[in-house]
Amino acid sequence: GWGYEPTNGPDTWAADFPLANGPRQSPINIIPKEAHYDPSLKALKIRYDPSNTKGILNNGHSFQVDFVDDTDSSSQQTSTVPHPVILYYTTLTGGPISGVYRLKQFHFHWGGSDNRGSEHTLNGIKFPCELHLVHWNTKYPSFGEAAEKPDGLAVVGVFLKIGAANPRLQKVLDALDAIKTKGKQTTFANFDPKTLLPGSLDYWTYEGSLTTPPLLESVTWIVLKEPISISPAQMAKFRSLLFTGDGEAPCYMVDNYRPPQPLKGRLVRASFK
Ligand SMILES: NS(=O)(=O)c1cccc(NC(=O)NCCCCO)c1
Ligand SMILES: [Zn+2]
Repeated sequence: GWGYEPTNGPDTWAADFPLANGPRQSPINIIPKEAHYDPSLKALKIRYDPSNTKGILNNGHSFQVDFVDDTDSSSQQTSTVPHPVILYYTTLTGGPISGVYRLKQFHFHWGGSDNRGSEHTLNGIKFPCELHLVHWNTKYPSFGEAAEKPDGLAVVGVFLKIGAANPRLQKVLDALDAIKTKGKQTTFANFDPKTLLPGSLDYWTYEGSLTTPPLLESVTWIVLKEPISISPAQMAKFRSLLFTGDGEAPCYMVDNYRPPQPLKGRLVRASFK
């Protein structure tokens, strides 16, 4: 299957996923001076409370923290005791999107060393890591359906830069020991992903795609201008995960990022001057 090694990495994906050379691929290099300030862009409204974290999973490409995003009773009702399903979803509204988008999961992309790892770049600069908060448009019945629609998904991207240890990441980092290999998952409760966001919600936005196969062109990207911090020791923890499963020759989970793709005439708008 696809991955990030020389034999199955981003340069090989077009063979199985022809969208790889499509008109609205992600990530891109963001050149702030070439972005257009759009005063009609609204402020992002991110409402994560009380967050229904479901679990944390090593999916063999990254690790992701999953949220309850569906209403079907089987996933919420305990098998024996039915109870009223009162669910608050974690939602994204405002910004460049219309309607309500529901958080499904967040995950990261990172490098084997601090000079690379992010998917989006700023004036050609790579950050060591990038966080993606993945939301789907609730006008569609599910994430899978939404992922096939041009306005189906909205992903908030946050750059991470090397600095002081980020206490907000600690709970995520402490769970990584339990999901070292591909396919491992563990419970992860009551995590408010809003705590991972920087002080400013200023952003750039453009129409793009998933950055991994199937590379579907269904993402409104919202990339925050302000990075959050991560320390070298915390970065080392990310790099201790494995792409490989139990019993396979171990391969460290590093450099799980796709490089920037051609803009092909797209406009990048800024929510700030
Ligand atoms: N990296 S990203 O564009 O934010 C993104 C967001 C949501 C889904 C995906 N990619 C996928 O779900 N790919 C399907 C298989 C991935 C392994 O579980 C990528
Ligand atoms: Zn991603």
